[in-house]
Amino acid sequence: MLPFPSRSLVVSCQATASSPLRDPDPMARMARAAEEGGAVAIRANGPADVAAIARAVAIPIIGINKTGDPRGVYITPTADAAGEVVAAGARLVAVDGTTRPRPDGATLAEQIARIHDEYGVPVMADVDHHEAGLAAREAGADIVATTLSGYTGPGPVPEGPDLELVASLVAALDCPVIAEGRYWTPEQAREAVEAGAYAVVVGTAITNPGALTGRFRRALS
Ligand SMILES: CC(=O)N[C@H](C=O)[C@@H](O)[C@H](O)[C@H](O)COP(=O)(O)O
Repeated sequence: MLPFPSRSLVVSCQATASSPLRDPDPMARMARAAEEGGAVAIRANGPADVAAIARAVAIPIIGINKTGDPRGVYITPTADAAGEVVAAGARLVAVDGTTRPRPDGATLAEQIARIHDEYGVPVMADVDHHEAGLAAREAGADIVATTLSGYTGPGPVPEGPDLELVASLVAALDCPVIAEGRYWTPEQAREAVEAGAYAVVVGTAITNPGALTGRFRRALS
């Protein structure tokens, strides 16, 4: 059902508003480099980046559309936001799959149903907890991803990935589980597929040279 094989790598090509790489062309070049390196799909944010990347690569794009307040539901918070990235060339859409209230008052099930009916693409639910993963699947998600683990609580964001959440979702769900969030090393990515993840999405560790530079700098101070 997914347009890429299991045990494979998806590369997230995103840049924040303040990044020198914040432009569709650098993101498209990143995506081409990732494709050359063997990525099976690209995760990308916003219609402009998705359109540029779709022109640059042959592999499918998981589109997201970050809108609104990053402290709340902001990864593709509405069906309309999903439609914009599908129109730009995304073959799948990832949406916030947490149980937090959505900005337009829709339920996750309503959002997913509209995406299926109106745009005809599979939906990946980015969740933060085990229960949210179960609820997202119940709500119709085709894929569940661990993307938001560590980002919705009051505490600091952990350093490493949430492999326990990968394993618990794999054990409980009848759909592909994608590991995403703070995968820094190939070993961690392999652990995720060994825990049953269908694929691993890596962003910062491959496509964010500013963050990588900071990591090395901090290690030296
Ligand atoms: C929490 C949130 O907003 N995550 C975003 C989701 O698209 C991106 O900022 C991440 O870079 C992406 O999930 C990949 O993760 P990492 O960059 O850790 O490999």
